[in-house]
Amino acid sequence: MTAPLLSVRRLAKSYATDGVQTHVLADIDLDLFAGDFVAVMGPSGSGKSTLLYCMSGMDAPTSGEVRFRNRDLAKLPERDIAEVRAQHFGFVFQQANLVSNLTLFENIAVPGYLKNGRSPAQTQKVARGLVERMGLAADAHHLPSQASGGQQQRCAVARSVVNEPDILFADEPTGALNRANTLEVLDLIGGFHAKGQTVCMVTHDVRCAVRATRVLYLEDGAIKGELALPPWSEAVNATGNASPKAREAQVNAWLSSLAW
Ligand SMILES: Nc1ncnc2c1ncn2[C@@H]1O[C@H](COP(=O)(O)OP(=O)(O)OP(=O)(O)O)[C@@H](O)[C@H]1O
Repeated sequence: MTAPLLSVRRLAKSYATDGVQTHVLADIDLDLFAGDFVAVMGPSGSGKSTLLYCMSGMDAPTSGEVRFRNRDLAKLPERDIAEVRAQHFGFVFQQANLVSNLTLFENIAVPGYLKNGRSPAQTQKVARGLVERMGLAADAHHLPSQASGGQQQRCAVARSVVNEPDILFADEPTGALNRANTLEVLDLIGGFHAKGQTVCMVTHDVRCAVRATRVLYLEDGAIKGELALPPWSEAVNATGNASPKAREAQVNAWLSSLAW
């Protein structure tokens, strides 16, 4: 059997605020395999973002293991975790958080210079390719303040993959976008997945979750269910009842069965 890219075992996370202990995640077991597109759903406050942050080494679990390529992130010194994040993980958040005094092109290219084993010229080539793919070619010389919200988020998606990460972590990547921009960003992330990118995305939106191949339902800090879906491309191309609408209905029915 194929080894997981990332594996979570007995993960727990709690916070102490004003002397009060809040248990956010308890006893989470999860394997992420190369090529997976995992959507994490669940009510507000159920611990979705906390799980994503612990899985991606942005936050440390209180107990348990997060193994990336069989290295326990919790046991690595911060310098090595930073290296794993920079070389192997990509991140997209609800807000684009672009560097305001860099152009869109520079926002994409600059983090790319950190990639090991790649020359600046190669990085610029990758960044130019992403600019084209994101539909940003005409605006790549603009500052973020001169770009629309949708353009900024497409730039953030490009930045997240400039280092060709093993795993793309996305926390509500379309949460601040209108419908048209949401679909564009989903198509871009879905396009990367179709080419083999592993994705782990937190979302409230069923339109986003239907792009995944695995939908997890988190409640009160525990995984309450998982729905497996065939790749999105099959749902789009197939005739009969495997249409995107049918898929949304399937995910909605599954969520209803879990009292969503
Ligand atoms: N740094 C922190 N200190 C204290 N409590 C925290 C911290 N971060 C998160 N929490 C608490 O952990 C719980 C889960 O938060 P989290 O953001 O993971 O939930 P979520 O499912 O992503 O919620 P939402 O859908 O609203 O974004 C919440 O009760 C939150 O208040």
